[in-house]
Amino acid sequence: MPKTCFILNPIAGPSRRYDMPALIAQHFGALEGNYEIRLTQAAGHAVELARAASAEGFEVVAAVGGDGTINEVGRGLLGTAAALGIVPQGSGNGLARHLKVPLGLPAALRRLATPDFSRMDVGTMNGHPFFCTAGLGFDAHVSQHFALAGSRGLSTYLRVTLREYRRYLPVPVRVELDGQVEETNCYVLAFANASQYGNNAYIAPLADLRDGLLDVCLIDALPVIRAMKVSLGMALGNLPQSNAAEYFRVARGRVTAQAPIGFHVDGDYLGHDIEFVIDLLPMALAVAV
Ligand SMILES: Nc1ncnc2c1ncn2[C@@H]1O[C@H](COP(=O)(O)OP(=O)(O)OP(=O)(O)O)[C@@H](O)[C@H]1O
Repeated sequence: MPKTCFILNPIAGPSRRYDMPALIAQHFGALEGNYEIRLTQAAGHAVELARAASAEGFEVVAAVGGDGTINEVGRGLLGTAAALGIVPQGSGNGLARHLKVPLGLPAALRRLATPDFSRMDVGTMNGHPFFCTAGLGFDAHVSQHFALAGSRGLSTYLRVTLREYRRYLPVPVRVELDGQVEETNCYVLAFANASQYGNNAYIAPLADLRDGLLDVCLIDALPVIRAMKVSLGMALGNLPQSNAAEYFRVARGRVTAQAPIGFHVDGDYLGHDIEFVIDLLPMALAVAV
């Protein structure tokens, strides 16, 4: 069993049904004194906690939460010797699902007790690291409004998505992908390191965490029939085979928008901007899953 520090986000995911410390003790009890649980106190805190845990010599620093918590822990671990572990406790759990981490808690903890160590690519958008997906447009707009909704969970997410769909307009953009230039509209421009947003919504089902490339999904407009095709394609994992979205596979990108456009990394809305630089750090993060 590697020396493991659990970083627990108490607000991630649906309501908590488990006594997490007791459950962790059940599986890591043999490691008495060799594992620790630390709770985040605010957004951003997990970055510091992860960096400190690595400096203290923990071999695995496990994010107990969803993709936002993983993003913070992963950022704290970049450039350190510790590996990212995952105990899926988020609403969507995109990276955990991609990596086939068991979603049930006992199974996830059992797996984390004897993990396989490997490495994965890390994307950056305007310098912000992302591990699962980042994007501009409607998905970021939904993240922004979801954060303001006052409640979390899948039903809130779907309600916000439907409401904002009626209001959202695409923005004209100039997209440069590995030197190829396209003038288009951006309804959604997603950069996927992993295959899904979470909840098995496959925005880029062929994305590979270890290929040194990002899968790019461009949707320039989303009238109702196409929205239905996109939703179905994401659910079935065959969006690239439909004619509802364009796909590219690149190491870097640059986007210039004609008006400020919202962006997210790993599902967290970060703001609006007009210039975006997207890059990839090959195999930059150690993972223990
Ligand atoms: N103690 C805390 N209080 C308030 N917010 C926190 C705290 N700790 C972490 N956060 C923030 O909670 C947000 C949501 O966490 P996370 O993304 O892990 O859960 P989720 O949104 O339910 O799951 P997913 O991203 O998989 O859908 C993160 O953006 C993180 O910054």
